Amino acid sequence: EEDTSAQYCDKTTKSCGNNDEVSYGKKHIFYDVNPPEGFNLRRDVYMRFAIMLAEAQKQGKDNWELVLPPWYNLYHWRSGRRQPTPWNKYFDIKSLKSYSPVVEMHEIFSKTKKKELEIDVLYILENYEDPFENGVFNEKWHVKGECEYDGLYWGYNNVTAKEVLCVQFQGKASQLWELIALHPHATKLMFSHGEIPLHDTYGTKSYWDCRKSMKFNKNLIHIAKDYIAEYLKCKTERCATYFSVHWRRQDFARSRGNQVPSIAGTAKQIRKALKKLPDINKVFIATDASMSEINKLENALNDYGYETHFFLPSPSIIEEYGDGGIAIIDQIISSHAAYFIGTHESTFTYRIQEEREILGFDSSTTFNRLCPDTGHCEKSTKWLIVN
Ligand SMILES: C[C@@H]1O[C@H](OP(=O)(O)OP(=O)(O)OC[C@H]2O[C@@H](n3cnc4c(=O)[nH]c(N)nc43)[C@H](O)[C@@H]2O)[C@@H](O)[C@H](O)[C@@H]1O
Repeated sequence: EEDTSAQYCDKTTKSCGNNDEVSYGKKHIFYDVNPPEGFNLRRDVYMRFAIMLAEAQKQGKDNWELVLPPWYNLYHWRSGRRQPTPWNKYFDIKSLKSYSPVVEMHEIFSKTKKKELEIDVLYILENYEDPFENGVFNEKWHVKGECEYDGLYWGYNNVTAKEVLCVQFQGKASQLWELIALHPHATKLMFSHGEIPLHDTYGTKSYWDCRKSMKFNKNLIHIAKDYIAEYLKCKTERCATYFSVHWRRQDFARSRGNQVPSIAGTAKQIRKALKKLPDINKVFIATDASMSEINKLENALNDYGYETHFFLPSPSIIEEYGDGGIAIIDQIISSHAAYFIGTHESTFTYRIQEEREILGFDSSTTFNRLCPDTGHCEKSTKWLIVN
């Protein structure tokens, strides 16, 4: 007898079922990232996977979706939210979906109506001990065999894996399809250490198309724009009223002391750059510095006669968005400034530079860096937009 509530029937076995997983009909790729990696490197890892899926879709692989790995337990995020956080807290999911077939983790649970998730195959990626065997970097992979996963499944305790394989891997993200092909019947595959596969092509049109789709959550944009209008007196996309700096401290100041300037050195460099912009006297500082460092820099800049601004979140913003949201607000405010100086080799700075490329600023106002007090200072690499 036909079950009318069933969502699909099978002709051969003459059985009908409510297996939502089958009716949903998609195959899913999950990934996680090495726990100590920060937010802005993770955004880059996302792009490698999103481009991999978008390119495959163009070639007819249209039943695959990338599951957005919830944000959980990030090393640098100590205040606010502690639960696994979905991507819509920080990004505009509709915009991400316009570029690549992505879904939130909670969508998987709601669409399949399951309380538990079992991954068919989990590949734990590892680097080769010597990436340059005989002096050459070849793309390659090697399945070492079964092993144990000691990760956190993004903070969920209802996720497990049927089969866990350790795989040495070096090369581009698209090469992961070769691993996926080893298990043609698997519908849920996961890659642990998603930071190991590289971009297929860095800085190309696909890269920028994907990057442009990474729009922020609208509420965060509103908060940043209200702040810019109120304190930095600008209501346009490319502001002429203020100067911005990404002043990375914390672990950078501790372990890269010879690459980052002292507080007095930072103030001097800001003054030097501002001398060339006589119409601007407002400075916005995005930073992870401690309050005492912030006060010292503010005093030094005030002594030079500049009006100095820092975004200080209200407790309700901290509660709602946590450190990740505040970091994004700082990035948005920095992106719209007439002129920007960043921190050398910080992915936080790189993402601001990309945003400014998208906004159409002249690159001379973007690819500038704070130099160490020694004055020894390589120029910033310019990653210009490709439309
Ligand atoms: C040394 C390396 O540094 C890498 O950091 P790097 O590229 O700067 O870039 P992120 O990984 O984004 O920086 C780490 C975190 O520090 C906070 N942070 C840094 N700068 C700011 C800022 O201006 N404003 C606010 N609100 N928060 C900031 C923020 O929580 C961010 O997610 C790390 O990803 C690596 O794991 C490693 O630690």
